[in-house]
Amino acid sequence: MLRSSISSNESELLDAATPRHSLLSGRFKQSFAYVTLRSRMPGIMLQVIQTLQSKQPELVQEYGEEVEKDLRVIIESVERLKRELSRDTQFTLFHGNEPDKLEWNAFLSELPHPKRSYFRACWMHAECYLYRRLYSFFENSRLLHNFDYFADLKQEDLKLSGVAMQSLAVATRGLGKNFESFSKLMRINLWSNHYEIQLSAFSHEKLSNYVDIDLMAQVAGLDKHLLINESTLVWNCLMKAKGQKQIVVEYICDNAGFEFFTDLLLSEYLLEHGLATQVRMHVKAIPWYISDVMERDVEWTVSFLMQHKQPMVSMVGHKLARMMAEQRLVLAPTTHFWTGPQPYFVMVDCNIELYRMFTGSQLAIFKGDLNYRKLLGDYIWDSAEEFITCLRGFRPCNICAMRTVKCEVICGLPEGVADHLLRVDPQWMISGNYGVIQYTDSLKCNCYLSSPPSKRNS
Ligand SMILES: O=P(O)(O)OC[C@H]1O[C@](O)(CO)[C@@H](O)[C@@H]1O
Repeated sequence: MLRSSISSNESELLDAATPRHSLLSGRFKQSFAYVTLRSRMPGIMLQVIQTLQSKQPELVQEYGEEVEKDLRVIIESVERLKRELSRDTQFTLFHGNEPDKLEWNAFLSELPHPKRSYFRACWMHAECYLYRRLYSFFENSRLLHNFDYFADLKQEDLKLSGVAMQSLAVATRGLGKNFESFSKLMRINLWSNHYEIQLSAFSHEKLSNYVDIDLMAQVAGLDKHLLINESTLVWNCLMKAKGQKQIVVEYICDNAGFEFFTDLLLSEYLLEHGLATQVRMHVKAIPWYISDVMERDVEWTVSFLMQHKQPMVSMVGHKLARMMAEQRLVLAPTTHFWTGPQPYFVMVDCNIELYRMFTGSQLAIFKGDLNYRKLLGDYIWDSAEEFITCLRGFRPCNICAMRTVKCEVICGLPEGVADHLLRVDPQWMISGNYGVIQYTDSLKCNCYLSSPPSKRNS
């Protein structure tokens, strides 16, 4: 079905890898974007349908039989969306109760016509649009407008990570305020982005013997695959703020589950050692890319940790809850900016409040591959291009990006490294086996923030 429907347009897709200096797109049939749109996304939609079917009895119990009608309509809508994707139809506008529909519709309407369908659009636009459409079916239902169809997967990931959490909880107690400990924690945190949900291939048995952070960092085995490690610059940036009354770190989260646990440990470390006076976590407003953290996942995680049978894990949970009660670890106000289709360099124009919030902070840590794609605009830069250039002016504060490499977007590598990797490990850009920790200083001057937009463009 998919084959024949795509093949009607197939002649317009190119049997090529994504060329340099272009946006990622399903148009390039040898790209990971194509594979994702052709088979991974339909698989995810099928998984949503199966989740709904298997949860039906539970939902009927909770909402009564009326929910069956919602379920029928939603399942039909997901199936329709799947067909639209396979036929590479044009994106349609949002017409329901979506709180961000104006922004989305403005964005969609401004897309050039040839770039307004799934396989022709920039991959980031098409993928974000699919996740956004999925949730709109629930938002517009009668009873399921708050339903998170990915919640079980996220919770399962944490439940399965008991041994790793226990080891990490022990290994991170009593860490000193020094670069070595900070850097190890950063690397463990980066590694957790590799082993997110569905990639949890790492061996818990191995970890169970290691309650020492040095060994854990080695188990992570990332060092040999850490292509760029600018954690010294991140450390220096935090050191520079020493003595300031307020040191805010913005933490733009990625996945829930075990990855989020390591985010919390890093936040705890920053707060405990006065490297930050406040860590502000930015989470997603709607179910996103399967495993992304939402506000309710934060609440669920902290309470899960508190009730954990391993005393050390439970102690960490209580400590985090205290930090939250003291407003040292806080959630940023919900915004749909993170679940929009836009690259981050447009933040100053589309969400000035958020941009202003960042300008008052010492550091923003962007976690994960999708955040990286949005920082770089889902664009194939020269692999040796400087990080600062690729941000295209998005420097409201000092910025750190930490991700394992899961798509063809990268920058800041020494000349020749990307070519070498391609020769020795052709899958290196999508395997998640390689990682980067990159950093750049903020723009020194934010004076243009106070001038009207027309002046900014002139
Ligand atoms: O959770 P992360 O690290 O943002 O990864 C999500 C990424 O993974 C992918 O599914 C590619 O594997 C992309 O869609 C996206 O960039």
